[in-house]
Amino acid sequence: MLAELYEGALEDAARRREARPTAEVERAALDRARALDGYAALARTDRINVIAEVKRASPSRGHLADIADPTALARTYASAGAAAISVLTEERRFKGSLDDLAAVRATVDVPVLRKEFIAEEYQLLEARAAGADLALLIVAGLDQALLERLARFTEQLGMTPLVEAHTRDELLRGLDAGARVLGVNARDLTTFELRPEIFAELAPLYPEGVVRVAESAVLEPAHVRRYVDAGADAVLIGEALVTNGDPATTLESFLNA
Ligand SMILES: O=P(O)(O)OC[C@@H](O)[C@@H](O)c1c[nH]c2ccccc12
Repeated sequence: MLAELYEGALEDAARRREARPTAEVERAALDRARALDGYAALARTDRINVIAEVKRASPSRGHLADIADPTALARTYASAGAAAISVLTEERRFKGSLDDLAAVRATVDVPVLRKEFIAEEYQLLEARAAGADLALLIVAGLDQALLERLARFTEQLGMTPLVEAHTRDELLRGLDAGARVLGVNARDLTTFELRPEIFAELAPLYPEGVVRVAESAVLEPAHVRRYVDAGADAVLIGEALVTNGDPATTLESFLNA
């Protein structure tokens, strides 16, 4: 499944590149105001740093929410106290878009993450051109040389890579690639299985100074508490925020966990 997601994302990127060649996107990326500091936002120790996600659907859960106006949702997240906002831009299975990201960026003043299956520089240029401050790099989808190259390029563009691991080996590879913000995703993207305990298992491997992000599997405040007690600096939450009726109330309950 992961390979299929990357293939689709790269096909879609190739299609966009036909319309908007690399040089043009690069110019747009360099013309952007400097990216916001995603590391600083997620390293804060005076609160629970929630990365709130704009998520319409997923391959494992199917349709989640319509979200006609991602900017309204993003504004709600930001005013409820989200540290950052994640925007799915994958079109096929997650029903997102780069337009969603650009619109969110224009609406809020917290850092914005491009949530995508990124495997080439063009996608990072697009991310910055749309205003992303952080970009997701999934260790399981990239060989080490490519992971390192993309992490470096992300930083060169002024963005912060959020490097995602599912296993001990992947976490160590992420650290080797120089990740300063490193996530452990409780959902294994190859099997879609949820393993909420994996963050606590891997948290002791983080060196000082690397931001610990716990991703997925938060359905109630107790799950946020469990991640924070296990050492999470930040928690990435999608489904629960878009399916529980009022996102502001739900997010506030997580921030007060
Ligand atoms: O909806 P959840 O279980 O709260 O999960 C959010 C986020 O962690 C999840 O969307 C995610 C984490 N890593 C990913 C990589 C690609 C797509 C999606 C993801």
